[in-house]
Amino acid sequence: MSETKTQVGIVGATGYTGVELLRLLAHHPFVEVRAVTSRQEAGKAVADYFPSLRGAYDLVFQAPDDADLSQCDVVFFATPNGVAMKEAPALLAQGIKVVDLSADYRIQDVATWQKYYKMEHASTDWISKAVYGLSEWKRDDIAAAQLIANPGCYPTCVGLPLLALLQQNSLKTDAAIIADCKSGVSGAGRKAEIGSLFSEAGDNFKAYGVAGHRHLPEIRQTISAFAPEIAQKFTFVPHLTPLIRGMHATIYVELNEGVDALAVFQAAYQDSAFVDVMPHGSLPETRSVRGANTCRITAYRAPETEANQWIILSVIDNLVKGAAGQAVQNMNIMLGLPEQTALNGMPLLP
Ligand SMILES: NC(=O)C1=CN([C@@H]2O[C@H](COP(=O)(O)OP(=O)(O)OC[C@H]3O[C@@H](n4cnc5c(N)ncnc54)[C@H](OP(=O)(O)O)[C@@H]3O)[C@@H](O)[C@H]2O)C=CC1
Ligand SMILES: CC(=O)N[C@@H](CCC(=O)OP(=O)(O)O)C(=O)O
Repeated sequence: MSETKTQVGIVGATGYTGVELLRLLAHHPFVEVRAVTSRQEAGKAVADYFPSLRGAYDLVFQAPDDADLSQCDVVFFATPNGVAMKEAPALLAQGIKVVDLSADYRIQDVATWQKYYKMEHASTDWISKAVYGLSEWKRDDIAAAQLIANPGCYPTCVGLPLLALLQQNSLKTDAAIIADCKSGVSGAGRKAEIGSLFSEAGDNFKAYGVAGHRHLPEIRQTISAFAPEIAQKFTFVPHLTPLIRGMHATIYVELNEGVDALAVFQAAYQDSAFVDVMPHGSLPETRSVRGANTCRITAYRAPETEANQWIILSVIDNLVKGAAGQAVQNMNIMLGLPEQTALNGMPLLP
């Protein structure tokens, strides 16, 4: 074991975002994964459990209480909501940096969090210290943070284009903002659930969370940071598609007179390696980002409308830019490393 490398732990390493962290970190030149937890697979070798990682790791899953997390410099929580809020504070008290992929520290208003997550928050004092890690918009805060609240997948896919428009005051304040979003089934995690069965989710398409998805207050909070008066104008409907990975957002907005959404995106993201603004007439596809830490966006002026209405298209891989990739990007920024370290893998086609 090299002492010069940053020592990393992953709590919940058998889940979809956990194994994605392992895949991405396998070739990280400045990081060594030292501890991986699973309650159900404790004692099993990573390489036996995930043959895709054979040759990359000589590690065994441990029960969270037995794992060497105190010896780590950075710990990722790739666990269901409600775990990090109980387990992270002890690590934070030891000075360890934490990147939480769950929603435990994303919402600043505790009452709103408790309403949407239907549980009592166990470490409210850490909420205000957490930095919401939409990487492209918080680089300085992330660099100085000890605790990162890694954004949800829909809030990343929708937030990246919207924030560019918000920063430029481009959105009309009296118009609705509507995000029509689709996710692959891996967004629901690896736990056994009837809705995720092949014969339920395959060859099927449906909306869900229409009455109020957990990501609604998260996206509204992002909007509020720039324009509280229009946060309540935002609504979104997620849909489940028979994809494994991938997320697509179609966002309908009305912009102030004369604003060109594509020009705003190009200016906002010209120096961001992971946001690709595609030229006019392009159609971002989920498979063009599969396995990559990239968000591809473009915009169309809505045809034959009088007002300055625009249709924005945004795609990510929910497990990469929507979760583990952005988490590694945030870790790189926290550690003062080049943001792209270990994240330059190309998308998988077909
Ligand atoms: N899937 C996605 O696309 C995205 C997921 N997220 C968020 O990331 C987090 C992880 O998601 P995902 O990987 O999909 O989830 P999974 O259900 O696939 O994996 C959860 C992991 O956590 C472990 N775990 C479960 N309960 C506990 C517990 N009480 N204490 C310690 N470990 C536990 C599980 O292993 P074991 O039970 O063996 O301990 C497993 O390794 C979630 O909060 C999710 O909302 C965020 C963005 C996108
Ligand atoms: C397809 C699917 O079920 N997707 C998940 C999104 C997962 C996620 O990012 O949720 P957290 O905010 O809890 O981390 C969902 O809609 O609940």
